[in-house]
Amino acid sequence: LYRRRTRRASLTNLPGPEPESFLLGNLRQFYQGQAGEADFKWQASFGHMLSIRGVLGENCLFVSDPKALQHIYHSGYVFRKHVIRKELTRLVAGKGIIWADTDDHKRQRRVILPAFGASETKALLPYFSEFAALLVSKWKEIIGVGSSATLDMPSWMSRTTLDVIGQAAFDYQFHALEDKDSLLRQAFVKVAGETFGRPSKKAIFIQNILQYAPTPLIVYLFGHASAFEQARETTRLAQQVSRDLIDTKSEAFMQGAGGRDVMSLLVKANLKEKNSQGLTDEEMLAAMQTIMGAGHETTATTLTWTLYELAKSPDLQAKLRHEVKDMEKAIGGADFSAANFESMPYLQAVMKEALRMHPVSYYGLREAARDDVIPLSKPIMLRDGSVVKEVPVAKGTTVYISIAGYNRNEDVFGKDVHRFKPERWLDEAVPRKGATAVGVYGNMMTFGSGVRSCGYFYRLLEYQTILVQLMKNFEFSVDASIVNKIRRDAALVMQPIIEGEYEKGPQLPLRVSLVSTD
Ligand code: HEM
Repeated sequence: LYRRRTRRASLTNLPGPEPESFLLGNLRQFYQGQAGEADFKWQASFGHMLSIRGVLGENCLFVSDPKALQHIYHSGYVFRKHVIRKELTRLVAGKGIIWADTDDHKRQRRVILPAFGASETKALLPYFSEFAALLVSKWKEIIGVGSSATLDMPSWMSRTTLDVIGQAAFDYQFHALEDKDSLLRQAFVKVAGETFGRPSKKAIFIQNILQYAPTPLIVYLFGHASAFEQARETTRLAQQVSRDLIDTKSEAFMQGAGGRDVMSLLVKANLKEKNSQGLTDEEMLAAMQTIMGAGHETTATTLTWTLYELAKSPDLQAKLRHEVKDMEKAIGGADFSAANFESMPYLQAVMKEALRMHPVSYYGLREAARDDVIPLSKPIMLRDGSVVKEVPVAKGTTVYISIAGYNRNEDVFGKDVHRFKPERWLDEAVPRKGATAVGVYGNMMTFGSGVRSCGYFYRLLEYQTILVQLMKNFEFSVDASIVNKIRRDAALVMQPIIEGEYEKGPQLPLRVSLVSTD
């Protein structure tokens, strides 16, 4: 412990906030505040490369500098997943692609990612449209003619995207929109908040001090601690559904048959690989669990935040609806294609702005697998007054990646970064020419970067299909009293909650009315 702590001494000279205590350093501010809250404050005071304190005075890097991020994410596995983050992901997604590192990770990615390619995803568009249309008809039933209703967005969006992922990935009907709400969806809804949201000081200390323990002990403790019971229950339910699916479809799977669904493509890809290069049964189960979990709450939450921003800005909403209506006329009322979406600049700008402002996965946690030197976009002044253009890090250094913070870096995204302003993507030519290439989409970090980045094409097409259907049919508004109470809950993923109603889980009620037909 002493050796690990002193090896990180090079960071003490970096600018950064004073620790609140020796035991917790700055971690209470980071883990107990809203998502991005500490990041924005620290960046305003200390810039984009700083040092914060972890437990027992540990020096950690806190990064939102573009060049530093590019280096970290494009150095293969030099900045590997931090042991604590890795073992937490094992709890909710098994020993799958999100957990694996180096060669195991490469192998799993080679089998899984092709199933989410552009042409594979385009074949799934009819499913996206089908469930978007079902959502519209459900809301029309509730609203009735000429009136409006207050609807809770996280619940509706997550039921829609769960139905989509069921059909698109597994050729399986969850019937979540049909009110046959499953135990599995309820578990998915609860898992982030109950497992990771609002940790007590004691929980922050224990989770972080465990990095010094041997991995088998961490695995044992995470596997038995009562705080993680909801995560274990979600895993049990997801694995049960996955096993049932494998049983009922195994015949077709074994013959490499099946439909256009992601799982069939994945099984076919797996059969093609030589034995040692394919997925084991355990990894296949983990892949299903990952796709089920990562595959619906993320997109649902992004849609929720988008609708919230549009509800707060009726003029932006009207502009988007205008573009949607024009396109609808231009294609004679046919279903929108991927090419139609791509030729709608305001839709693209709204989508990018929502992804920039509200990255569901708002931070990453990595550790240096060896000593390294991280380059910076701009020189920084150290506490002793010297100026440096790079920062040496020792093996074992904990690195906080501020995704929320990088997405609001003015050098990359222009002025007013804390404002929802889709126009920046149109008029201000953001991201700036010559900006360091960091993220895979719009140069944002929302989908990560490098060897672990998210295959985003599927997410964007599903998102656009649902958003366009909703804009065509409904107008959204939000009560001022709600706006004041909405919080971006920091629960490993960023969820909307209402202040004072934390125990109810994610909520964001919007007033929904039918679009006038004039
Ligand atoms: C708006 C929606 C989404 C966002 C913002 C998002 C964000 C991310 C981010 C930031 C990462 C990188 C994590 C890291 O660096 O360790 C990631 C990885 C991943 N995402 Fe997504 N995601 C979204 C939707 C989805 C969907 C719909 C699926 C599946 C259907 C999915 C599957 C995955 C997988 C499998 C990985 C792991 C890749 C790897 O480790 O190689 N994501 N996602």
